[in-house]
Amino acid sequence: MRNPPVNSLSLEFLTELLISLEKLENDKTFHGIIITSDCPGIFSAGLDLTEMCGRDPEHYAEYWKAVQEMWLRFYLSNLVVIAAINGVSPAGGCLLSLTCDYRVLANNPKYAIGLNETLLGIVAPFWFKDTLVNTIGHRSAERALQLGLLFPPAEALRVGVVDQVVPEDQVQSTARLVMAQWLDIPDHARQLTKTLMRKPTADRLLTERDADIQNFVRFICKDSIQKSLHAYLEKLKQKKG
Ligand SMILES: CC/C=C\C/C=C\C/C=C\C/C=C/C(=O)SCCNC(=O)CCNC(=O)[C@H](O)C(C)(C)COP(=O)(O)OP(=O)(O)OC[C@H]1O[C@@H](n2cnc3c(N)ncnc32)[C@H](O)[C@@H]1OP(=O)(O)O
Repeated sequence: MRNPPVNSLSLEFLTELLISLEKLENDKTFHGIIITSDCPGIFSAGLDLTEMCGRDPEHYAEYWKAVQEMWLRFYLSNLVVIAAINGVSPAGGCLLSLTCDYRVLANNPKYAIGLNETLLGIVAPFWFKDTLVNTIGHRSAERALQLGLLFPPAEALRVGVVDQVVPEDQVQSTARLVMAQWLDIPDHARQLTKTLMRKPTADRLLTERDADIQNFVRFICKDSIQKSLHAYLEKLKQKKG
């Protein structure tokens, strides 16, 4: 991913990601992809706050549809998808990595990962929650979501948010080794098993997709939510000054 400075998942970047995924899926010489970051120290800052702040309802609806699409397409991809997480990964950045089949995280205490939405005064939607529950179990997910926990590497490994923590200079090579292991499995059996495991979760969003967009638009348009997001963005900007 190369969307400096922080790989935020803007509408434009999400569209590019989806086009790239589609191209790779349509090229039958590709069997797997490794998602990693070109922004030093940052895997992805998550959803782009500027897409959710100070815009009109039509824009929010279009943006949310793209976020849903990203989740659905990566979560259900027939390719082996591995995240080589070489930086901090809050909220939507964590969600993107949770759509992958395997997560390798660099062992740097700054590289925290988690669904921290509550800290911003927003609520992780049910399909964010379902993805986390499927990964770390109900009790750990409940605690992590309510407290908006961002796990440093050792904790992330202990709770199961990531599958492996390795020295920073070994993230890419480890992801490639893991890819080789996953590609050794007969593709059709692996793909069908992935579908078996993930389809019920994806189906829930597919059947409630429009209602979920409406909920998001209603929620994000609230004055109180706009105020918190605006204040949060300002705080990020002032950090420098
Ligand atoms: C009932 C429920 C119904 C419906 C559901 C409703 C709502 C749920 C909606 C959404 C779920 C939300 C998911 C998300 O992903 S929200 C985003 C969460 N992300 C974060 O909290 C991370 C914020 N960023 C940071 O903490 C730091 O930037 C970071 C640690 C990533 C990097 O720090 P660094 O010091 O290296 O850079 P900065 O100086 O902080 O940032 C540079 C630059 O980038 C801008 N920035 C940062 N993050 C974002 C972002 N997520 N979106 C947009 N822009 C971002 C930052 O403001 C700086 O800008 P500038 O000053 O102009 O250079």
